[in-house]
Amino acid sequence: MSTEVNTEAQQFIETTIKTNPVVLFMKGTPDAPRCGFSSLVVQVLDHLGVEFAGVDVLQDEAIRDGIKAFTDWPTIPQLYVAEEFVGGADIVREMFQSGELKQLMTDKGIVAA
Ligand SMILES: N[C@@H](CCC(=O)N[C@@H](CS)C(=O)NCC(=O)O)C(=O)O
Repeated sequence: MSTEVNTEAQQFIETTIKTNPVVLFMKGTPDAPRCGFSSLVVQVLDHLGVEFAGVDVLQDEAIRDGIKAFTDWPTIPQLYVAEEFVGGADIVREMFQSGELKQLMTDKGIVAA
């Protein structure tokens, strides 16, 4: 795995996060996740009625490595809300169970209260 920063990938990541209120960097697509962790986050977002952009890191190694470097987080999935990193599957599950994720989505105006 290269540790070099791929500028094109970094720019794609930054633009995607800036132009979409909710972004999930995941394995597979929202309709066909290819990892249980990614699938869990998709299910949570769908359950909350959150529209989101899914980025399939399996389509591009530079984005797969790039998002880990960008966030300084070692794994996929990675959820961004309003340009801020929220967490991976474990954090999303915990925040969903506590109600914190729904609160975040309503605070940011992404879903109605
Ligand atoms: N505990 C992690 C689980 C995610 C995880 O372990 N992801 C692995 C397998 S999908 C991963 O991204 N490995 C590095 C890679 O595949 O590039 C979470 O909360 O999201």
